[in-house]
Amino acid sequence: MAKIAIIGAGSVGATAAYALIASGLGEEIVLIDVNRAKAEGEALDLGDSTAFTTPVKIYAGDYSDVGNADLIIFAAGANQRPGETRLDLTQRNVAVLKEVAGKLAVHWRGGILLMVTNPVDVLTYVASRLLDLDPRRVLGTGTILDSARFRYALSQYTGVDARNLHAYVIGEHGDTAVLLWSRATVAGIPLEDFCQQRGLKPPDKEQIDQYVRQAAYRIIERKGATYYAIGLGIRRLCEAILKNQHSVLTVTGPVEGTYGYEGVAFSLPTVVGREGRLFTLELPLSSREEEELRRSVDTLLKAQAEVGF
Ligand SMILES: NC(=O)C1=CN([C@@H]2O[C@H](COP(=O)(O)OP(=O)(O)OC[C@H]3O[C@@H](n4cnc5c(N)ncnc54)[C@H](O)[C@@H]3O)[C@@H](O)[C@H]2O)C=CC1
Ligand SMILES: CC(=O)C(=O)O
Repeated sequence: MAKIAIIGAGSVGATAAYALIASGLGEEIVLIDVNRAKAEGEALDLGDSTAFTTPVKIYAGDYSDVGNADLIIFAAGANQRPGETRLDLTQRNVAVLKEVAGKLAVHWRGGILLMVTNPVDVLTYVASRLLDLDPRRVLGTGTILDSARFRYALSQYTGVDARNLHAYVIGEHGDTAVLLWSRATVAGIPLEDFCQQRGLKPPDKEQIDQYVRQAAYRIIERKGATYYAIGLGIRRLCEAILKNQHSVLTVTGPVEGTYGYEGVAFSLPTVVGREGRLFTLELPLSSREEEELRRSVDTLLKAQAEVGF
Protein backbone atom coordinates (compact mmCIF):
# COMPACT_ATOMS: atom_id res chain seq x y z
CA MET A 1 0.00 0.00 0.00
CA ALA A 2 1.12 3.46 -0.78
CA LYS A 3 1.70 6.82 0.81
CA ILE A 4 0.23 9.72 -1.16
CA ALA A 5 0.94 13.41 -0.56
CA ILE A 6 -1.52 15.96 -1.92
CA ILE A 7 -0.14 19.47 -2.23
CA GLY A 8 -3.03 21.93 -2.40
CA ALA A 9 -6.05 20.94 -0.33
CA GLY A 10 -8.51 23.11 -2.24
CA SER A 11 -11.52 21.91 -4.22
CA VAL A 12 -9.49 19.61 -6.47
CA GLY A 13 -7.04 18.29 -3.87
CA ALA A 14 -9.76 17.57 -1.30
CA THR A 15 -12.07 15.93 -3.87
CA ALA A 16 -9.21 13.74 -5.08
CA ALA A 17 -8.52 12.70 -1.47
CA TYR A 18 -12.20 11.87 -1.03
CA ALA A 19 -12.24 9.76 -4.20
CA LEU A 20 -9.06 7.94 -3.13
CA ILE A 21 -10.50 7.16 0.30
CA ALA A 22 -13.82 6.02 -1.16
CA SER A 23 -12.03 3.45 -3.28
CA GLY A 24 -9.47 2.37 -0.69
CA LEU A 25 -6.41 3.59 -2.59
CA GLY A 26 -3.45 4.57 -0.45
CA GLU A 27 -2.89 3.67 3.19
CA GLU A 28 -1.55 7.08 4.18
CA ILE A 29 -2.57 10.43 2.72
CA VAL A 30 -0.99 13.71 3.79
CA LEU A 31 -2.55 17.04 2.81
CA ILE A 32 -0.26 20.06 2.53
CA ASP A 33 -1.47 23.61 1.91
CA VAL A 34 -0.25 27.14 2.64
CA ASN A 35 -3.62 27.48 4.32
CA ARG A 36 -2.87 25.03 7.10
CA ALA A 37 -6.34 25.37 8.66
CA LYS A 38 -7.94 24.34 5.36
CA ALA A 39 -5.73 21.25 5.13
CA GLU A 40 -6.52 20.39 8.77
CA GLY A 41 -10.26 20.84 8.26
CA GLU A 42 -10.28 18.64 5.16
CA ALA A 43 -8.18 15.97 6.88
CA LEU A 44 -10.53 15.90 9.90
CA ASP A 45 -13.64 15.66 7.71
CA LEU A 46 -12.08 12.97 5.49
CA GLY A 47 -10.78 11.08 8.52
CA ASP A 48 -14.33 10.81 9.85
CA SER A 49 -15.38 9.23 6.56
CA THR A 50 -12.94 6.33 6.84
CA ALA A 51 -15.23 4.47 9.26
CA PHE A 52 -17.49 3.96 6.23
CA THR A 53 -14.71 2.87 3.87
CA THR A 54 -11.36 1.28 4.69
CA PRO A 55 -8.78 2.38 7.24
CA VAL A 56 -6.61 5.20 5.88
CA LYS A 57 -4.27 7.42 7.87
CA ILE A 58 -5.11 10.94 6.70
CA TYR A 59 -3.66 14.11 8.19
CA ALA A 60 -2.52 17.66 7.45
CA GLY A 61 1.24 17.91 7.29
CA ASP A 62 4.18 19.80 5.91
CA TYR A 63 7.08 19.07 3.59
CA SER A 64 8.93 17.03 6.21
CA ASP A 65 6.11 14.48 5.70
CA VAL A 66 6.73 13.91 1.97
CA GLY A 67 10.11 12.17 2.31
CA ASN A 68 8.77 8.64 1.75
CA ALA A 69 5.70 9.51 -0.37
CA ASP A 70 5.31 7.12 -3.31
CA LEU A 71 3.11 9.55 -5.20
CA ILE A 72 2.73 13.31 -4.98
CA ILE A 73 -0.36 14.99 -6.41
CA PHE A 74 0.22 18.66 -7.15
CA ALA A 75 -3.05 20.62 -7.07
CA ALA A 76 -1.85 23.87 -5.46
CA GLY A 77 -2.26 27.32 -6.92
CA ALA A 78 -4.77 29.56 -8.61
CA ASN A 79 -7.81 28.34 -10.49
CA GLN A 80 -9.59 30.17 -13.31
CA ARG A 81 -12.00 32.97 -12.57
CA PRO A 82 -14.97 33.17 -14.98
CA GLY A 83 -13.66 34.09 -18.45
CA GLU A 84 -9.99 33.38 -17.67
CA THR A 85 -8.17 30.79 -19.77
CA ARG A 86 -5.95 28.13 -18.27
CA LEU A 87 -2.93 29.82 -19.89
CA ASP A 88 -3.80 33.05 -18.04
CA LEU A 89 -2.68 31.22 -14.88
CA THR A 90 0.82 30.43 -16.17
CA GLN A 91 2.90 33.07 -14.37
CA ARG A 92 1.11 32.69 -11.04
CA ASN A 93 1.18 28.91 -10.96
CA VAL A 94 4.75 28.52 -12.22
CA ALA A 95 5.73 30.74 -9.27
CA VAL A 96 3.87 28.39 -6.89
CA LEU A 97 5.48 25.36 -8.54
CA LYS A 98 8.98 26.83 -8.20
CA GLU A 99 8.43 27.45 -4.50
CA VAL A 100 7.10 23.93 -3.90
CA ALA A 101 9.74 22.25 -6.11
CA GLY A 102 12.46 23.80 -3.96
CA LYS A 103 10.94 22.13 -0.91
CA LEU A 104 10.44 18.79 -2.66
CA ALA A 105 14.08 18.84 -3.78
CA VAL A 106 15.09 19.04 -0.11
CA HIS A 107 12.59 16.61 1.41
CA TRP A 108 11.36 14.08 -1.17
CA ARG A 109 13.37 10.98 -1.91
CA GLY A 110 11.46 10.59 -5.22
CA GLY A 111 8.56 8.68 -6.68
CA ILE A 112 5.79 9.65 -9.08
CA LEU A 113 4.77 13.28 -9.47
CA LEU A 114 1.25 13.81 -10.78
CA MET A 115 0.55 17.38 -11.84
CA VAL A 116 -3.00 18.75 -11.91
CA THR A 117 -2.62 22.52 -11.53
CA ASN A 118 -3.26 24.52 -14.71
CA PRO A 119 -2.02 25.11 -17.27
CA VAL A 120 -1.20 21.48 -16.63
CA ASP A 121 0.96 20.86 -19.72
CA VAL A 122 3.23 23.83 -19.03
CA LEU A 123 3.44 23.00 -15.33
CA THR A 124 4.27 19.37 -16.04
CA TYR A 125 7.05 20.39 -18.40
CA VAL A 126 8.46 22.91 -15.91
CA ALA A 127 8.26 20.34 -13.08
CA SER A 128 10.18 17.83 -15.18
CA ARG A 129 12.91 20.42 -15.66
CA LEU A 130 13.03 21.58 -12.04
CA LEU A 131 13.09 18.19 -10.35
CA ASP A 132 15.69 15.53 -10.81
CA LEU A 133 13.27 12.70 -11.67
CA ASP A 134 13.10 10.12 -14.44
CA PRO A 135 10.92 11.94 -17.04
CA ARG A 136 8.59 8.93 -17.15
CA ARG A 137 7.78 9.56 -13.49
CA VAL A 138 6.53 13.10 -14.10
CA LEU A 139 3.08 13.19 -15.61
CA GLY A 140 0.05 15.45 -15.66
CA THR A 141 -3.67 14.77 -15.85
CA GLY A 142 -3.53 16.42 -19.29
CA THR A 143 -6.56 15.66 -21.41
CA ILE A 144 -7.98 12.80 -19.32
CA LEU A 145 -10.89 15.11 -18.53
CA ASP A 146 -11.33 16.26 -22.13
CA SER A 147 -11.30 12.62 -23.29
CA ALA A 148 -13.88 11.77 -20.60
CA ARG A 149 -16.07 14.66 -21.76
CA PHE A 150 -15.72 13.55 -25.39
CA ARG A 151 -16.67 9.97 -24.50
CA TYR A 152 -19.59 11.15 -22.37
CA ALA A 153 -20.94 13.31 -25.21
CA LEU A 154 -20.60 10.42 -27.65
CA SER A 155 -22.26 8.01 -25.23
CA GLN A 156 -25.22 10.38 -24.95
CA TYR A 157 -25.45 10.44 -28.74
CA THR A 158 -24.98 6.74 -29.46
CA GLY A 159 -26.75 5.32 -26.40
CA VAL A 160 -23.69 3.19 -25.59
CA ASP A 161 -21.82 3.11 -22.25
CA ALA A 162 -18.95 5.65 -22.32
CA ARG A 163 -16.61 2.85 -21.22
CA ASN A 164 -17.19 1.16 -24.59
CA LEU A 165 -16.35 4.30 -26.52
CA HIS A 166 -12.74 4.73 -27.49
CA ALA A 167 -12.25 8.38 -28.26
CA TYR A 168 -9.22 10.47 -27.40
CA VAL A 169 -8.43 14.13 -27.01
CA ILE A 170 -4.74 14.97 -27.42
CA GLY A 171 -2.56 18.10 -27.32
CA GLU A 172 -3.12 20.93 -24.84
CA HIS A 173 -5.53 20.56 -21.94
CA GLY A 174 -7.00 23.87 -22.96
CA ASP A 175 -8.46 25.86 -25.80
CA THR A 176 -6.40 24.15 -28.52
CA ALA A 177 -7.20 20.55 -27.48
CA VAL A 178 -7.49 18.18 -30.46
CA LEU A 179 -10.47 15.82 -30.64
CA LEU A 180 -9.45 12.73 -32.61
CA TRP A 181 -12.68 12.17 -34.54
CA SER A 182 -10.90 10.03 -37.12
CA ARG A 183 -10.04 7.40 -34.46
CA ALA A 184 -13.32 7.35 -32.48
CA THR A 185 -14.84 3.87 -32.25
CA VAL A 186 -17.79 2.22 -30.55
CA ALA A 187 -16.46 -1.13 -29.32
CA GLY A 188 -13.98 -1.11 -32.20
CA ILE A 189 -16.50 -0.04 -34.89
CA PRO A 190 -15.58 3.31 -36.45
CA LEU A 191 -18.09 5.89 -35.21
CA GLU A 192 -19.48 6.70 -38.66
CA ASP A 193 -20.01 3.00 -39.45
CA PHE A 194 -21.74 2.54 -36.10
CA CYS A 195 -24.10 5.46 -36.84
CA GLN A 196 -24.88 4.01 -40.26
CA GLN A 197 -25.59 0.55 -38.75
CA ARG A 198 -27.93 2.09 -36.19
CA GLY A 199 -29.64 4.44 -38.66
CA LEU A 200 -28.31 7.51 -36.82
CA LYS A 201 -27.28 10.74 -38.54
CA PRO A 202 -23.54 11.40 -38.19
CA PRO A 203 -23.02 13.37 -34.94
CA ASP A 204 -22.84 17.16 -35.10
CA LYS A 205 -19.07 17.44 -34.69
CA GLU A 206 -19.07 21.17 -34.13
CA GLN A 207 -21.61 20.89 -31.33
CA ILE A 208 -19.74 18.09 -29.56
CA ASP A 209 -16.44 19.88 -30.06
CA GLN A 210 -17.87 22.95 -28.35
CA TYR A 211 -19.35 20.84 -25.55
CA VAL A 212 -15.91 19.38 -24.81
CA ARG A 213 -13.84 22.53 -25.35
CA GLN A 214 -16.16 24.84 -23.40
CA ALA A 215 -16.91 22.45 -20.52
CA ALA A 216 -14.66 24.07 -17.92
CA TYR A 217 -15.84 27.61 -18.82
CA ARG A 218 -19.48 26.52 -18.63
CA ILE A 219 -19.03 24.93 -15.20
CA ILE A 220 -16.84 27.70 -13.76
CA GLU A 221 -19.39 30.33 -14.84
CA ARG A 222 -22.07 28.49 -12.86
CA LYS A 223 -20.31 27.13 -9.75
CA GLY A 224 -16.84 28.70 -9.69
CA ALA A 225 -14.68 25.58 -10.16
CA THR A 226 -14.61 22.04 -11.54
CA TYR A 227 -13.62 19.24 -9.19
CA TYR A 228 -15.79 16.11 -9.23
CA ALA A 229 -14.76 14.78 -12.64
CA ILE A 230 -11.09 15.64 -12.16
CA GLY A 231 -11.22 14.14 -8.65
CA LEU A 232 -12.35 10.84 -10.11
CA GLY A 233 -9.88 11.20 -12.98
CA ILE A 234 -7.04 11.58 -10.46
CA ARG A 235 -8.33 8.52 -8.62
CA ARG A 236 -8.33 6.56 -11.89
CA LEU A 237 -4.76 7.61 -12.64
CA CYS A 238 -3.60 6.73 -9.12
CA GLU A 239 -5.20 3.32 -9.52
CA ALA A 240 -3.39 2.74 -12.84
CA ILE A 241 -0.09 3.76 -11.23
CA LEU A 242 -0.37 2.08 -7.84
CA LYS A 243 -1.78 -1.17 -9.25
CA ASN A 244 0.54 -1.12 -12.26
CA GLN A 245 -2.43 -1.55 -14.60
CA HIS A 246 -0.80 -0.49 -17.88
CA SER A 247 -3.95 1.50 -18.70
CA VAL A 248 -4.19 3.76 -21.74
CA LEU A 249 -4.93 7.28 -20.50
CA THR A 250 -4.36 10.61 -22.20
CA VAL A 251 -1.85 12.04 -19.72
CA THR A 252 0.62 14.81 -20.43
CA GLY A 253 4.39 14.71 -20.09
CA PRO A 254 7.52 15.73 -21.96
CA VAL A 255 7.39 14.02 -25.36
CA GLU A 256 10.43 12.40 -26.89
CA GLY A 257 9.90 12.49 -30.62
CA THR A 258 6.26 11.38 -30.86
CA TYR A 259 4.85 12.93 -34.08
CA GLY A 260 8.30 14.55 -34.38
CA TYR A 261 7.94 16.79 -31.30
CA GLU A 262 10.23 17.22 -28.30
CA GLY A 263 11.05 19.85 -25.68
CA VAL A 264 7.36 20.25 -24.85
CA ALA A 265 4.72 18.42 -22.81
CA PHE A 266 1.30 17.59 -24.23
CA SER A 267 -1.20 14.77 -23.95
CA LEU A 268 -1.12 11.55 -25.91
CA PRO A 269 -2.73 8.17 -25.29
CA THR A 270 -0.15 6.73 -22.92
CA VAL A 271 0.29 3.39 -21.20
CA VAL A 272 0.42 4.20 -17.48
CA GLY A 273 1.77 1.92 -14.76
CA ARG A 274 3.92 1.80 -11.64
CA GLU A 275 6.83 3.61 -13.30
CA GLY A 276 4.53 6.35 -14.59
CA ARG A 277 4.34 6.95 -18.35
CA LEU A 278 5.54 3.64 -19.78
CA PHE A 279 5.13 4.49 -23.47
CA THR A 280 2.98 6.66 -25.72
CA LEU A 281 0.83 5.54 -28.64
CA GLU A 282 1.17 7.29 -31.98
CA LEU A 283 -2.27 7.01 -33.61
CA PRO A 284 -2.53 7.84 -37.31
CA LEU A 285 -3.98 11.37 -37.64
CA SER A 286 -6.02 12.99 -40.39
CA SER A 287 -4.36 16.01 -42.03
CA ARG A 288 -6.76 18.30 -40.16
CA GLU A 289 -5.82 16.67 -36.83
CA GLU A 290 -2.11 17.01 -37.67
CA GLU A 291 -2.64 20.70 -38.32
CA GLU A 292 -4.62 21.14 -35.08
CA LEU A 293 -1.89 19.36 -33.13
CA ARG A 294 0.75 21.63 -34.66
CA ARG A 295 -1.28 24.67 -33.49
CA SER A 296 -1.69 23.17 -30.02
CA VAL A 297 2.03 22.43 -29.65
CA ASP A 298 2.97 25.91 -30.91
CA THR A 299 0.67 27.43 -28.28
CA LEU A 300 2.34 25.39 -25.54
CA LEU A 301 5.86 26.16 -26.75
CA LYS A 302 5.02 29.87 -26.67
CA ALA A 303 3.59 29.59 -23.13
CA GLN A 304 6.69 27.68 -21.97
CA ALA A 305 8.98 30.29 -23.52
CA GLU A 306 7.11 33.08 -21.71
CA VAL A 307 8.19 31.55 -18.39
CA GLY A 308 11.71 30.82 -19.56
CA PHE A 309 11.45 27.12 -20.45
N1 LIG B 1 -5.91 19.50 -14.91
C1 LIG B 1 -7.23 19.56 -14.82
O1 LIG B 1 -7.95 18.86 -15.57
C2 LIG B 1 -7.83 20.46 -13.82
C3 LIG B 1 -7.04 21.35 -13.17
N2 LIG B 1 -7.57 22.20 -12.24
C4 LIG B 1 -6.62 23.12 -11.64
O2 LIG B 1 -6.31 22.71 -10.32
C5 LIG B 1 -5.82 23.83 -9.57
C6 LIG B 1 -6.49 23.87 -8.22
O3 LIG B 1 -7.87 24.19 -8.39
P1 LIG B 1 -8.88 24.28 -7.15
O4 LIG B 1 -8.62 23.19 -6.20
O5 LIG B 1 -10.22 24.51 -7.71
O6 LIG B 1 -8.36 25.64 -6.48
P2 LIG B 1 -8.54 26.07 -4.96
O7 LIG B 1 -8.32 27.54 -4.91
O8 LIG B 1 -9.80 25.51 -4.40
O9 LIG B 1 -7.33 25.31 -4.25
C7 LIG B 1 -5.99 25.64 -4.45
C8 LIG B 1 -5.28 25.44 -3.14
O10 LIG B 1 -3.88 25.67 -3.35
C9 LIG B 1 -3.39 26.26 -2.17
N3 LIG B 1 -2.11 26.90 -2.44
C10 LIG B 1 -1.89 28.06 -3.09
N4 LIG B 1 -0.58 28.32 -3.12
C11 LIG B 1 0.05 27.31 -2.48
C12 LIG B 1 1.39 27.00 -2.18
N5 LIG B 1 2.39 27.85 -2.52
N6 LIG B 1 1.67 25.87 -1.50
C13 LIG B 1 0.67 25.04 -1.10
N7 LIG B 1 -0.63 25.28 -1.35
C14 LIG B 1 -0.93 26.40 -2.04
C15 LIG B 1 -4.49 27.21 -1.73
O11 LIG B 1 -4.38 27.58 -0.37
C16 LIG B 1 -5.74 26.40 -2.03
O12 LIG B 1 -6.19 25.68 -0.91
C17 LIG B 1 -6.10 25.06 -10.46
O13 LIG B 1 -4.92 25.43 -11.14
C18 LIG B 1 -7.14 24.55 -11.45
O14 LIG B 1 -7.15 25.27 -12.65
C19 LIG B 1 -8.88 22.17 -11.89
C20 LIG B 1 -9.72 21.27 -12.50
C21 LIG B 1 -9.28 20.38 -13.54
C1 LIG C 1 -10.56 23.53 -14.89
C2 LIG C 1 -10.21 22.57 -15.92
O1 LIG C 1 -9.09 22.51 -16.38
C3 LIG C 1 -11.23 21.69 -16.44
O2 LIG C 1 -12.28 21.49 -15.80
O3 LIG C 1 -11.06 21.19 -17.55
